[in-house]
Amino acid sequence: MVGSEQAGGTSSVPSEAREQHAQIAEQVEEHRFRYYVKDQPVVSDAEFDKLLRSLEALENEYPELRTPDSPTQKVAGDYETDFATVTHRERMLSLDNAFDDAELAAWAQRVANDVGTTDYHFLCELKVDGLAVNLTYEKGRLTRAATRGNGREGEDITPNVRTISDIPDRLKGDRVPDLVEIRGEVYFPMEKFEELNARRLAAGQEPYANPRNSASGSLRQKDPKVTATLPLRMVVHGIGAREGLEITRLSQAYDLLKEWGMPTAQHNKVVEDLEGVREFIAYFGEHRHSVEHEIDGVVVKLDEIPLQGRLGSTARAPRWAIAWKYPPEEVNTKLVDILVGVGRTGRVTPYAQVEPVHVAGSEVEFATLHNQEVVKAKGVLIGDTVVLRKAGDVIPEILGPVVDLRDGSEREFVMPAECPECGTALRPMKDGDIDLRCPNARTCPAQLRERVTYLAGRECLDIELFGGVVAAALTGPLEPATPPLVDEGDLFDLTMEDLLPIKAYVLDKDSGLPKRDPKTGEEKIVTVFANQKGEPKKNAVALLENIAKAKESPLARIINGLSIRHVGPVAAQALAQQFRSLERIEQASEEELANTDGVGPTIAAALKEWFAEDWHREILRKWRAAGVRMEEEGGEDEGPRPLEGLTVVVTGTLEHHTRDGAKEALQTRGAKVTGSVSKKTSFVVVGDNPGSKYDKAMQLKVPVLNEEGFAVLLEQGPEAAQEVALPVPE
Ligand SMILES: NC(=O)c1ccc[n+]([C@@H]2O[C@H](COP(=O)([O-])OP(=O)(O)OC[C@H]3O[C@@H](n4cnc5c(N)ncnc54)[C@H](O)[C@@H]3O)[C@@H](O)[C@H]2O)c1
Ligand SMILES: [Zn+2]
Repeated sequence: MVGSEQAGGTSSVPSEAREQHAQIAEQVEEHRFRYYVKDQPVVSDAEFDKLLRSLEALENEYPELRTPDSPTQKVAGDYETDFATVTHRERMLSLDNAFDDAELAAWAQRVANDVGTTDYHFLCELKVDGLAVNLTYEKGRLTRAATRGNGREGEDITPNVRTISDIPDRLKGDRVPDLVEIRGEVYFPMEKFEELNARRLAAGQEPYANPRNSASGSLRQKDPKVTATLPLRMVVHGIGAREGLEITRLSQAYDLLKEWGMPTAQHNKVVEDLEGVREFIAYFGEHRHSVEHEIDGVVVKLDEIPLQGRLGSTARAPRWAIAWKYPPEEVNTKLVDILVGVGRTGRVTPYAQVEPVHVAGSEVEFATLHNQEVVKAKGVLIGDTVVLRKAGDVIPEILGPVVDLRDGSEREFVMPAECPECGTALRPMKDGDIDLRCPNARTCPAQLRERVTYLAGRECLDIELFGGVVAAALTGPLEPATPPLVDEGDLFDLTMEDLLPIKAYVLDKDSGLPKRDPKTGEEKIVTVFANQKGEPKKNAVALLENIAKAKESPLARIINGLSIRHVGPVAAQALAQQFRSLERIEQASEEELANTDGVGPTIAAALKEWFAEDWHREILRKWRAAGVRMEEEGGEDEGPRPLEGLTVVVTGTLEHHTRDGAKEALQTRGAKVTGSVSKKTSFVVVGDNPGSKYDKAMQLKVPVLNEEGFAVLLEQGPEAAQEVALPVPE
């Protein structure tokens, strides 16, 4: 043993472990300071949690390191700030975390062991991602508001809290106690976040990295007048010291608080057992984004207040509660570059290339930035560390920069003046448009490639094997010099002779960028449709067959595939239904078009403009010559429309139909398909995981059809479908 490091000299902790512990503890403290006081953390919550966990792991191995002043043993927030210090009447604690089911079950087991009865309930709450406040009401009046601080003492933010409209100055009703501390979370609404950063930048202030930091920063303003201008909200999640108030269940306390006018949570649920807790966790794991505020987990509490007392608390957290953490949706990464892409209608959009990171179940390398104004509003610079968010199925986005990590090498993004693919000068379509466009619709390689990809895609001709990579090979190959497709016109005239000589870069499916040989760094090139002997690959043969099949596509899909501005699947369907042939659409007057249900003047003008271009009409001429059916079956006289006059909503996942397929089946039979349920809705068709539209239908007593009922509607009509509608619960 080397010397005596501690009184007694019996320390069994190796000095490396001791050093490591000290080092991590210091880092944790530093991060906490940045997070709680400066509102400018430099690492993501997940990274921070990992660091704290590694400290805990060390302490598990060497319990001697777990001294009372270790960061694992304290409520974080013991810092001097500009605010006066106030003492909470009852301590405000942190929460222990469960990151997996085993940890949750272990907690439930400890509760079962220690609570001394089998008669108890779990109260499940959402874990709001904001900052904790303690509100003291005396004789029903708000007398003090404070941050959590170190749990015993917090910052006095009374004037700031008074500006939050969710928080009443006076409790309503005549049953208010002499004294009560009400705890809750103040948060900043995600949808207002970008606006806030834009405002701060305009005022020469630094942008916030994410809404959580902006909630804390907004509330802890030295000047409460500033706080008053910010859209802060609050949700109640606890109760502290009280006088003249007898309560036995926390859930009942919330009911009282609600009566008094406090903003209580809308999604709390009392459950019987751990199974119920698991269901709650699973449900909100799925519906995380249908909640009014950001959540980062679920807090499970023992509902019986006397039993909470029996279990007690550690210095840091109550034993009667646990926080389940969902996988993080925010990570920090480096903004490598901001590139611009050109869409099928020529719209030029900047997007972010970031250092690849794993978030919400996938690897992310690109994030949308919408337009140059958005880049400015977010305040991000190329080279910044940024907070990247991927929420559910939504495309990843960049929230904001981590300003404290800047080293001066970052540079501002400049929107290019010319199209990155064809060099044409970019301009707005009309005065006042934010979006810039490449006006070279016909020969801009990007626009052609994107149009062809869309035309072949799922919503249009649905040509199997024909994706972005094939579209790129056909419109912009390395060889031959003249591509087989100079516009969409020759699509149906493609032959194997056209395909065989095509050489192209191997493109990455996700990024669309050429793949490189890992050794030489050179871009990989392939003969796309021919094998080594120069014979057609199997896929090439199939591709031509699939293209031929697409000549029979329904008219609406063909119209949609023309990439006419403002004409999407819905307008295309309306046009097909009304005019039943492309020729008649071309011949229709602008007025006739504008008067068509679901079309209107903007689309009518766009149609006229489109048909005025020679090369557009040439596309149609070539397609007609190639035998593409550009009429609806039945010609002049409309086919049978048994569902005429019905309005139908489709929601959830159907087994035998895609969402578009179901829509199409309804529309070709004359039904109108809409997105929201109202009293005028005739039927709501529900698949798996239907969500709120189903609830709405039940509420309004609109007949609901499952997939079998849907088949009945299509085959036998509305009366038969009424018979098989799902029962409405009373
Ligand atoms: N990125 C960083 O540098 C950094 C630094 C420090 C802390 N953090 C993050 O802060 C969090 C840790 O902070 P913590 O100690 O406040 O603990 P915590 O957030 O894990 O849990 C305690 C807090 O949860 C809040 N809460 C939200 N909903 C609640 C509900 N329904 N019931 C009860 N409480 C509810 C309360 O404010 C309470 O104080 C972690 O998410 C951590 O990653 C990040
Ligand atoms: Zn261009």
